Amino acid sequence: MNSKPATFLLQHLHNKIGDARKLCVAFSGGLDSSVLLAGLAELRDNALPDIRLRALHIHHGLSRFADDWVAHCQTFCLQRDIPFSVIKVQVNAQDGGIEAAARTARYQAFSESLTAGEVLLTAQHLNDQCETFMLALKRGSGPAGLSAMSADSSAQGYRLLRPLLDLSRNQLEAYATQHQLAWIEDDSNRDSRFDRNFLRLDILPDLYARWPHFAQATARSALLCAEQEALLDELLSESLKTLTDQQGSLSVDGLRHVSAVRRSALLRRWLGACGARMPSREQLQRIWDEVALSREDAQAQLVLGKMMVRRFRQRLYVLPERQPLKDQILCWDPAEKLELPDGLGCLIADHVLTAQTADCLIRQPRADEKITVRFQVQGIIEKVGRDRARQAKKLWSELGVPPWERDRIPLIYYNDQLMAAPGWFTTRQSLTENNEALWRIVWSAA
Ligand SMILES: Nc1ncnc2c1ncn2[C@@H]1O[C@H](COP(=O)(O)OP(=O)(O)OP(=O)(O)O)[C@@H](O)[C@H]1O
Repeated sequence: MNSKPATFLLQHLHNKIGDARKLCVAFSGGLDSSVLLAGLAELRDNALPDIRLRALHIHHGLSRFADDWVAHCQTFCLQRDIPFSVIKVQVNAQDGGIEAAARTARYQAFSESLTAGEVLLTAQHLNDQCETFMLALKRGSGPAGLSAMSADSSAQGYRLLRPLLDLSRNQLEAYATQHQLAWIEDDSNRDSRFDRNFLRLDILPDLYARWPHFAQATARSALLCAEQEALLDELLSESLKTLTDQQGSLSVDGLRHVSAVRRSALLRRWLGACGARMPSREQLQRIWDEVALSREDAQAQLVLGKMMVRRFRQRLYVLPERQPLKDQILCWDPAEKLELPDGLGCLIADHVLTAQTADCLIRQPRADEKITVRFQVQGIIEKVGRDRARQAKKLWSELGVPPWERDRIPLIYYNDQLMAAPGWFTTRQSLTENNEALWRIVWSAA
């Protein structure tokens, strides 16, 4: 092999990373990420000394060889003076299959490990892109799914580059051979029960043999789909902004008077922006028919992965799916601060209480009991009447609390009156002074 592939690869990497300089390579130890990492180290050593390069390996704990892979990756990095770290993750295989669960755990670990301004680089190549496209085709995806992988994207607060996306596996192999790279062959890659492996091992070789440019052709189709999607994003962004409020809910009325195709495109973009999984065509129709257009008093909802779509007062909401808590009493040791759930803030006692008062928090205070409590969160403390159920209903309605939130917001008894814990809604009256009282915190039963 001559020196062409190496020079070509370095030039290619140089172009693809642009002005990114803090680089974290997702390093599995396989051929692709080994070429990426070795190529970037070469670039750093010969052309771009200001590159700050590191490698991150995720230990999924799924293969009996996992520890050997870590050792291999460590040596690989040591030889090239690349800082190396490993993160062990728990893979929950019930979460949509082992492949998907490993991927979720991996990307979670990446996002937690990246530092400010650091760019993540993964090593997918042209043949991976072709497989991703074919898998989307098999699922019956629309243009968004058929766009396959993007070479440069941003999600969850970091930038992800895939600099090898338009190079073939053969080109990477040529570099690896020339540089005598050693890499890991994951035994699970030979298992055709996995859809991607089935395509890679049993189907695509015939297509590549018949049509040598098949991978490039599918990658071009993917790019064209991505361009169409980007154009639609641009054209719909103004409307979407108008229909969405500060809490991120979407106006049902605003969607009634637009064409069905426009409505679907708007709904998809809104769901995407809320971090929900992309719905199928049928699910999207159900969101409109069964949730958006449901009777005013109906409590319709549609579950999408770990999220659900609900309607309240002519607006659609995307919410994390969660278990309602009924009539739960939060126990508070006033020597500690009490973290209210769902990010509502915390309660802090001004001074440490005696044991006698500390354990009496789930009943009304005796007349002679006095403690000082400082309420640390900004928000409303709304006073209502004495009958708890009626009060709660009135309170929720006045505050515009959707039904699904009602059993989530702590109610607080203060001076024998019921209040909603602050934080969830906008401030009407914030309690900033110290109050003498004993606090009892309960979850209301909706
Ligand atoms: N164990 C790992 N540790 C660090 N990075 C990894 C690991 N496994 C995979 N990667 C990174 O992810 C890239 C894609 O890997 P692979 O094709 O196996 O995953 P996938 O799930 O099929 O793809 P994707 O992550 O794009 O969904 C690799 O090139 C590598 O950069």
